[in-house]
Amino acid sequence: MASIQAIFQYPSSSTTLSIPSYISAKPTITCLSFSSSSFSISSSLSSSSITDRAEIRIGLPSKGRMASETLELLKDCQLSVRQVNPRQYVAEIPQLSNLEVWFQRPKDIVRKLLSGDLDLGIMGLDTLSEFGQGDEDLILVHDALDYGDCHLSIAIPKYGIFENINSLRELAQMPQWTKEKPLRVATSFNYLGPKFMKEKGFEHVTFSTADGALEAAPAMGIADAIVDLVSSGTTLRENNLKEIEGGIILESQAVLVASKKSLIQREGVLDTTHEILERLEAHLRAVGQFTVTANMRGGSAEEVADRILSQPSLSGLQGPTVSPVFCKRDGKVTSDYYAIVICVPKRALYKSVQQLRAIGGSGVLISPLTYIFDEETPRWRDILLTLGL
Ligand SMILES: Nc1ncnc2c1ncn2[C@@H]1O[C@H](COP(=O)(O)OP(=O)(O)OP(=O)(O)O)[C@@H](O)[C@H]1O
Ligand SMILES: O=P(O)(O)OC[C@H]1O[C@H](OP(=O)(O)OP(=O)(O)O)[C@H](O)[C@@H]1O
Ligand SMILES: [Mg+2]
Repeated sequence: MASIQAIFQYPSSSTTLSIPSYISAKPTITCLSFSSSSFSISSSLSSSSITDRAEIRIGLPSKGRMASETLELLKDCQLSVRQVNPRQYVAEIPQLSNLEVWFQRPKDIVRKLLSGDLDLGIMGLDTLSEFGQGDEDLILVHDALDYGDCHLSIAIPKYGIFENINSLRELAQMPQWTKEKPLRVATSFNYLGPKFMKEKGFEHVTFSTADGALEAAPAMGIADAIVDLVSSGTTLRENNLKEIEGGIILESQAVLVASKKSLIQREGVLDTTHEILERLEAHLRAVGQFTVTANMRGGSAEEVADRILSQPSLSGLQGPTVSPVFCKRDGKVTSDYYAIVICVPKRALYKSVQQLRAIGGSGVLISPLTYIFDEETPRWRDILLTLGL
């Protein structure tokens, strides 16, 4: 089967750093397009004219560690993706009419947002930053979807000449790096890696590229350092590599991105994006919280509220809800008890229960929260501002 491989090459004439001038420039991604009788090469994917289609398209990771968690998150937001067959690359979200789901590799989602073939997409911030290269057409709709956590970092061997090197500054100051013998860095982050090293003042650096198992490069003698993603740190440890102070290039997690052109020009994209954002925020806000209900004896609702608010872990999202519990005594309707409802962060649950008991709470019930819809989200206001709407 034919395969197309991308090769990134730095100017071959120079061995010394050689951070190419295009690093800070706009991406120029070469695109091969085929028809039955010919193929042509267009110089850039970021032409991004709004193509003539009626459907809105969202790109989701087709495989790898982001794929299943993306589907789970959407399901938790009542936006289940209906996929007839796992090998089929197009699907739908019945809750959102006129939306097509396209399964793609994360980097291709970024490319297709830039080319106008997708309107929305989910990927890691690392992939967005590497392949989007700061393009203004890419609007970060939600920057913290709470999965896919990792960071992009420089790592060096624990042994040999690096044994006592523990910071980026020390690495940069090593006398070993010269014009003739620069620091050799292996990475698949061919944009972010060189950009970072340039910003940090490294003078003598060269980069080589590889797509996987980068951690082997130093031991094989191919590179002195690597720039790669780290989450648990196991792969680095198992390969005798270490991170160094100041060496983190980017903290990453899953994000939702939209094309600015689509938001402005394609009918329905703005509304669909707003709905997806609202559902995501409502779910993600709720994930960390429990609803706590309890009964409490008291003279009045105010007096009970006062007691609750005197406890630091019981103030809830917007203060407690306190409602009288009515009963009939001697033919008269009275309320000696009050039902209280508060939301508490999961991590503060046990402390909250203790504090409730301390002020006379009984019959404490805990239930998970599904959604918290607040007022219009700051994220949405920021997007409208960016779009000038
Ligand atoms: N330990 C990790 N290593 C790599 N990526 C991680 C890690 N933890 C979270 N991620 C996130 O997962 C994303 C996708 O990683 P994954 O390796 O599954 O796919 P890929 O790199 O696009 O595919 P492939 O490895 O086949 O080229 C990364 O861009 C990153 O945002
Ligand atoms: O800190 P850790 O939890 O050990 O994870 C980091 C490793 O995971 C990723 O590789 P991946 O599994 O995607 O394999 P690949 O190199 O073939 O992409 C990444 O490139 C690191 O090698
Ligand atoms: Mg990978």
